[in-house]
Amino acid sequence: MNEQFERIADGLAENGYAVIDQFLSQNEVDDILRSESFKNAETHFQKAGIGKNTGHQINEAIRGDYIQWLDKNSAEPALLVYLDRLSALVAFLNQALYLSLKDYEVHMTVYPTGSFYKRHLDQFKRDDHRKLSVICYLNQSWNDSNGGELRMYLPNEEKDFLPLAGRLVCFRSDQIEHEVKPANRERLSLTGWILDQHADLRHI
Ligand SMILES: O=C(O)CCC(=O)C(=O)O
Ligand SMILES: [Fe+2]
Repeated sequence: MNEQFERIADGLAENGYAVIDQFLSQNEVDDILRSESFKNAETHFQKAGIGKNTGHQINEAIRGDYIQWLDKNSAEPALLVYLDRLSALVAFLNQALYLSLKDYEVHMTVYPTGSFYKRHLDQFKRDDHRKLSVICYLNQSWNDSNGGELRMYLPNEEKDFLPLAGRLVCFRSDQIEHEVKPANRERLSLTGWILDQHADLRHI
């Protein structure tokens, strides 16, 4: 585990991003997919919006995903496994990179077939507390022909990553523009941000 955390810290320090396979094991992904929380995701999750608070709006032309925020106090065990690992990652990054990250927020995400999220930056203009974006994918037997890549716009190149089960992508929320390409099947993930403030202060 520590070796994965080290690779994340190194990637962030050197390139502003890191991609780690098997951050969640096959069994851990299976347990999450079987959880009550993920049942009927497409019908139970809410349409995701863009912007924050009063600037919040729904815009199909920009993003087409459905989300449900996770609450650490009531999350099912399968999801707590992931949240606890993120807590350990936060502690590790603070030590390794001398950061003062405080907390994280995570939502479960489903992109229905054909939906996408156009090129954007995750940090809000009026709220710069999102420091690192962390996404873990939950899609078994995904291959090139399914599409749904995360495309990162790096200074000198563009890089595409498939949303493979167990893969974690972590990048600087203030620097790396990215987009989600449409897929020909439903695309599931856990999408989160590591914050420099406590998550429970964010909506008051
Ligand atoms: O699912 C992904 O690959 C990226 C999602 C994303 O960019 C976001 O929710 O802000
Ligand atoms: Fe994003």
